Amino acid sequence: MKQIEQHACFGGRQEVWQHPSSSTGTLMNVGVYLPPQALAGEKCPVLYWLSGLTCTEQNFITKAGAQQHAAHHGLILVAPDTSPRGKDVADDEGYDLGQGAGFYVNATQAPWADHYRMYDYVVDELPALVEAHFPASDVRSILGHSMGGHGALVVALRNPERYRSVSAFAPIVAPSQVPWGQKVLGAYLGNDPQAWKAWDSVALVEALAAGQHGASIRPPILIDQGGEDAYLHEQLRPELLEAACAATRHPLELRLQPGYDHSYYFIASFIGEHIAWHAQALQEAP
Ligand SMILES: N[C@@H](CCC(=O)N[C@@H](CS)C(=O)NCC(=O)O)C(=O)O
Repeated sequence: MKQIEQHACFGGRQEVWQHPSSSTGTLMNVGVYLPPQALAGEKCPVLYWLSGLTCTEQNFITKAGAQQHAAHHGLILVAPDTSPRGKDVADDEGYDLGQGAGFYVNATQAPWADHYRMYDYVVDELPALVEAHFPASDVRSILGHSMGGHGALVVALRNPERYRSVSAFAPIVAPSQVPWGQKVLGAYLGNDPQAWKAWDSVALVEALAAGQHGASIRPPILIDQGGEDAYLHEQLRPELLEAACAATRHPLELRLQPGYDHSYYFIASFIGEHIAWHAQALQEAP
């Protein structure tokens, strides 16, 4: 692990680290915010943030204004890059495929399968690294934005025993049914839509209710969606998740926020409420 940035922030420290990843076979950057409680030697719970299309680890740490809330609640914030990167890593001209658009899946198709293993990275490698190198407990929650909202939902729904709570801003909830998802899942996983189901939150909520993962825990979901988001009706379609959760009685709070768009101004407006909501789940006795 090599530290590449360090800034005092709200009594804690915003850091950026770079490390070789065994999941992606590349160097990965990750933002880590240590609250004052962690600097004082306390083991703190960890909230993982997954960013959207075109983002690196920088967007969230510089634009969301999350650090003050993490400092208040004593949470570590971990925000990784959104894909493997490098001149030897496959890429595409489109902003919505390849570098900056890992979609938090494990790719099975050439030329992507060599490095695009962001699911393994986020679920296994990153928590192990964080819990070994920082004053972090193994109590975790996860949230994200857009493609990262999709990632957070998929990760929590597939591993309900590993995350206390999951929330999202403007998530892609049904990639199998929208253009962004169909393009990318087709490329990373091949053209059989059956293979996409394990990466689709609507399908996963239904599978969880049918007991297909052998898990009885159903992580509560909080979603904020801007009413003026340009991607709302074509790519995000939160009503599909709302219907799946209603049909299966999965706990979901979906809040439509009139006037807000898809940007980090929207995220900054509600990040404090999301962090407070996660803090409650993270600080409950197990
Ligand atoms: N049309 C946009 C799509 C990308 C986009 O809206 N990305 C969102 C996540 S899906 C984002 O967070 N962008 C970076 C930022 O606002 O800092 C582009 O070409 O850049």
